[in-house]
Amino acid sequence: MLKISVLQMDVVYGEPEENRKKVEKLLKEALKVKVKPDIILLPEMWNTGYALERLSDIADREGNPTIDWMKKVAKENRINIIAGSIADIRGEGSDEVKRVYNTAYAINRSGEVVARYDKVHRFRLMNEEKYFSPGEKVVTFELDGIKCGIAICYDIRFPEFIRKIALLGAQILFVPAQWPKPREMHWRLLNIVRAIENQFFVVGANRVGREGKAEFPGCSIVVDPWGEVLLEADEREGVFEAVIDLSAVEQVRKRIPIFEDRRPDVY
Ligand SMILES: NC(=O)CCC(=O)C(=O)O
Repeated sequence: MLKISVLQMDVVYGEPEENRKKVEKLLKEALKVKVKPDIILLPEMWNTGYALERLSDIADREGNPTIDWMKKVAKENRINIIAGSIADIRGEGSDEVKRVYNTAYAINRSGEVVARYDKVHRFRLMNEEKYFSPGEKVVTFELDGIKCGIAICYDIRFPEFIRKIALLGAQILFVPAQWPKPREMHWRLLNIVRAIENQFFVVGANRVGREGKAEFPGCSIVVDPWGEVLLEADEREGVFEAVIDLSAVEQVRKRIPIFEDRRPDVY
């Protein structure tokens, strides 16, 4: 059994320090329980929001200061953390050699960074292609010996990308997101369908609140490999927990062996 806690939060636009305080509070809440979570997941761009024009001032650099802080929290509390995603600047010098990515980091219980995933599909409706460089790699990693994968928000719309993560052996897919309310139905269905078609767990963390005209519904979600929704959050800020039984992955794959029956030679 594995306990997963999703930190569903509002994001203060362009204020990393404020957002960090918010996460500190939510982490305290997530950790004060009798049975600590095994894995904590945060939403997409949780420390800056989409203050894209100010990223050169407020984004992290090579993951910091966020990642050093998260490493400390992970190690002190012996928990795994998928640190949502953050805007991450890499490289030195002029703008031509500097790159900004929308990046998710995974940190294990020993405080080691075990994965860095740069969002592959940039979402034009939120101007991501103007400000971010695209990631070029599918990333999987292990937490407590469990193979996991990450897709950031819009990435969940690309079944062939998610299938690749499944084919690399992932048993849990983590989806940090800033998914607006007008497409709430897509968010729910895509998380469920990706779980069913890949027969793995999907854990999605969405933000709440407003940014300009955009409204975010929360509705963070945990879906099992049969497509059952184990957790569906409402629109509140808070910690939402689910306990998952990983043996479900094998059970469902035995019951309907899609990975044996698929025909990549035809399609
Ligand atoms: N931040 C995002 O990638 C948003 C994706 C989204 O809203 C969608 O409909 O896709």
